[in-house]
Amino acid sequence: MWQTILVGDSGVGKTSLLVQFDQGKFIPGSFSATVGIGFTVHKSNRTIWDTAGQERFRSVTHAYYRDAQALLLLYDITNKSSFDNIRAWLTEIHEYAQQDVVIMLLGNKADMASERVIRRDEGEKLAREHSVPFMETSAKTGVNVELAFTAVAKELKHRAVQHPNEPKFQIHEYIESQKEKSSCCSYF
Ligand SMILES: Nc1nc2c(ncn2[C@@H]2O[C@H](COP(=O)(O)OP(=O)(O)OP(=O)(O)O)[C@@H](O)[C@H]2O)c(=O)[nH]1
Repeated sequence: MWQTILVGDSGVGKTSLLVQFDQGKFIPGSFSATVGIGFTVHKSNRTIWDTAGQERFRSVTHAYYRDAQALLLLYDITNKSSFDNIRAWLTEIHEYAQQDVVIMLLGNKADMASERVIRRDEGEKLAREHSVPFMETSAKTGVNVELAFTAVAKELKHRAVQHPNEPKFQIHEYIESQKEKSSCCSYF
């Protein structure tokens, strides 16, 4: 059983992303901050946990880091401080999570083009600095949501069944080939 958790500042869209992935819908204006550990989704051999972004619940969420094989780390492209805090989140992840945890950086709310304050290349640069895959998502329109979860699942699966002579699964290449190109230009 794989465990994936969603982390990032309060309000970046973790709950919304998980609802979109699980139910294929977006409930607008329904912001109620998650308390501790939020709802969980069980899909085939995976459990995905939503966590609270608020500082006061940090000790609760740390306890879940240890058991997670994958972490989706979100910021909000319309909120600079959520982006600036990514470095602190990564420090925390390296402190509490397993050493070989799969981390994916997501710039969420990509549909909010007119309110964007973080360019896509800034997200890409930060991801490169930390050697983690990156994509922009929208929990509202669903852009790249399925892909974010699928790419992580594939990486975990390949790690588990990797044969010595097989070429290694390249998560970056997979993402690049699968990214929703049709929506790229209006959003990104
Ligand atoms: N336009 C737009 N709004 C979004 C998107 N994702 C989330 N929102 C909105 O942003 C607000 C916060 O979303 P949540 O999913 O509750 O955020 P969270 O990260 O789970 O917050 P905490 O539970 O406090 O950690 C809500 O009003 C959502 O409707 C998105 O992709 N696009």
